[in-house]
Amino acid sequence: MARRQIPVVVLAGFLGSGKTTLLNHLLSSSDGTRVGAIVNDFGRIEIDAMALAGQVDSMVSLGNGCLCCAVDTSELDGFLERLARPGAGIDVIVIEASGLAEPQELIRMILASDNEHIVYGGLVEVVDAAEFARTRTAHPELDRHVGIADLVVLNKADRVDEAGLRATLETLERLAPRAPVIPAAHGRIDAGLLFDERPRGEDTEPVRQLSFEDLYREANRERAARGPAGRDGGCGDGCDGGGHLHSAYDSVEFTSGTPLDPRRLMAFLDGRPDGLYRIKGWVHFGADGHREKFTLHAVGDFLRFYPSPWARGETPDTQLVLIGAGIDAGAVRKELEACRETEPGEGAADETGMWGVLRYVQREQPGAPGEPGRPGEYGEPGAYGEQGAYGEAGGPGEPEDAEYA
Ligand SMILES: Nc1nc2c(ncn2[C@@H]2O[C@H](COP(=O)(O)OP(=O)(O)OP(=O)(O)O)[C@@H](O)[C@H]2O)c(=O)[nH]1
Repeated sequence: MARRQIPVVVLAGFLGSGKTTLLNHLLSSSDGTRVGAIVNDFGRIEIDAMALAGQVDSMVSLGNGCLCCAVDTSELDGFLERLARPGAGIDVIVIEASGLAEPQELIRMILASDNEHIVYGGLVEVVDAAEFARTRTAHPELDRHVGIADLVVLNKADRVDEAGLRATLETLERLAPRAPVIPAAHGRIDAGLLFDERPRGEDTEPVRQLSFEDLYREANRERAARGPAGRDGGCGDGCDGGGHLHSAYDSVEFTSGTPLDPRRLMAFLDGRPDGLYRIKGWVHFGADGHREKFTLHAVGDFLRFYPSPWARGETPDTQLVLIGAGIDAGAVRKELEACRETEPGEGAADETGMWGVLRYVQREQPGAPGEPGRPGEYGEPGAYGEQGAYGEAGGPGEPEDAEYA
């Protein structure tokens, strides 16, 4: 009997929209389905891959740069081959694209694969309900990404009011008239939407899958629209990423074995430049009583620390990836270097320095490994201590309704 082909689902969405959170939720709620993941981190430090480690049945990680610009597609082919080999027993492969990838290029690469054990399984586009209007203005190409999706997840529904949610929902339905648009919080969608039957809209028309012809026509249309002076964003033939989202972005990686001074780090975070849209990784503070691993996420104005114990054998350190447009990478790195404790035990002597950090602490990171999914809930999860959320980060400056530990 012929072997069933393994669907390869592309999980895309702008920086910080919640792709890893959604993937983690799927992994913890897809009983019995064996998921293979290909994770494409933008920075050299593979934060996403580490966030998924231990959850997934099989994972390969493609760090440092967008997969969509791989000139040599054989690397992806090699990974697909590995995950799709009969012995691996994988039912579905999910490629988590970097937050700056061109999903269309990834789809093209999957369709071009001559691996007979796999089949393109559709594009899931994750949209950040709180940031979409702003990012769409800065990056109109996001409309096109939504337009080619088979399923749109309107994530972070808990971060906007009902009217805001409805307005974004209507925009997305207009941009993707034939794809279901599902509001969600913390990526909690039904795994069956991706892994089993394909989702269908109100009508009986099957969900559209892009064919090679569609992609070819679309690429030609875009090329024509750009005109002779426009840069060709197509990949695979010596592409330099021109015209792609990520061509406008820089990433900075920062690691430190020396603990960071909480006051200096908060001064940096509170004053972070507007273009610095995404920060992820973890921080080691030397302050007494706060020596845990502080996982850090910033997405636009949003800022959170999620403390957890260091894993057995893990050496406490700081590893951060910072991604932004129009940022001075050298200056950002210098500012971070200045956040290192200069004297041993400095933080321990001044525990009050942690107060600034604690304003942004949330005890549990929903969707993180070990955190069970709770489908259908939009509410803000339990926060630091007993008292609910520690205030939404209002970006640089003081967060609204800040509370102190
Ligand atoms: N309030 C809220 N926060 C969310 C939700 N989904 C994700 N987050 C938080 O948003 C931040 C970014 O989530 P990730 O899942 O890492 O986003 P991502 O798309 O994988 O990020 P990149 O890979 O950098 O593009 C984390 O702090 C998440 O905990 C949600 O629905 N509501």
